Amino acid sequence: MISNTIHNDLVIENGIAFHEDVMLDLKHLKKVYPTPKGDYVVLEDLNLQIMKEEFVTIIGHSGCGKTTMLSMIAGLNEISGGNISVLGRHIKGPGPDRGVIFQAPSLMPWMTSLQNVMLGVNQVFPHATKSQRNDIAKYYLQKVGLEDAFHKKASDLSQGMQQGVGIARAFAIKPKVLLLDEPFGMLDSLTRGELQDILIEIWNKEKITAVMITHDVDEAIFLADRVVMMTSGPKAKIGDILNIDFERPRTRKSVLEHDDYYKYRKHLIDFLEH
Ligand SMILES: Nc1ncnc2c1ncn2[C@@H]1O[C@H](COP(=O)(O)OP(=O)(O)OP(=O)(O)O)[C@@H](O)[C@H]1O
Repeated sequence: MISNTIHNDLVIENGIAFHEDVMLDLKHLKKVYPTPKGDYVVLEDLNLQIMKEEFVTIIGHSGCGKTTMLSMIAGLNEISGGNISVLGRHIKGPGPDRGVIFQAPSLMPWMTSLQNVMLGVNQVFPHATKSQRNDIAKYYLQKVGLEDAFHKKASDLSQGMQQGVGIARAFAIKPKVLLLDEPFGMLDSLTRGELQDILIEIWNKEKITAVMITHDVDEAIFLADRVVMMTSGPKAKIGDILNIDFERPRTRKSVLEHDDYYKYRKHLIDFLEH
């Protein structure tokens, strides 16, 4: 049976119907930055659909426009052409349906971990009681292994712990889409691995959609259902998409030992080298 909801969310374009399984839809997206030498067209005619509960990683050469695309999805960067919709609705700016995790966690350094997470929770759940909001913030801090650091000032935490607070803060506002811009780029490989595992565990439990930029091909494969490859700018667009068919839950060992691993890796590296 087709429910009314599906009917309402049905979009017909060029005779093709898209329904509510599509979480994010980027259509003919364009971004132009004005520069002293004239307009610089970073993205042009970029089209991408991301499904509900999908984990998509984005790779591409430095400067091709990955952050530009992500910040436009976040509603933090104006769209020059085309449109972006979340569950069929065009975005008009930032909103609690999209959580963002940046490379640097940008916490309030004088506030504790708990206070930092509470900042977002208070905004998104103003009608919950103080104790309910506290519980939400503590739950996610605990999920990232920071149960002993609720009352530690952000400036006293290691980089990995600070990024953990950033992850807790993003999940605590219960977004539909999580946008991650190289969140582990500044971390050592051990901490990086730990936070990747935590991220996947919470993502899997919360059933949200994740879009993550990374420069690390192995990270891109390990985390993703699909790896999206962007062409080099100017006028960057989606160059190729690789489906990663490994079962979940995944372990690094099982991924590395899988027959397809080197095939996937080669595909991505070939794309980046040409
Ligand atoms: N506000 C701006 N004004 C003018 N040009 C900009 C602006 N922001 C970014 N750019 C340029 O747009 C291009 C894309 O930048 P962007 O940061 O989106 O790329 P990226 O793929 O995320 O790069 P990296 O992988 O190095 O983080 C670059 O050439 C950059 O210099």
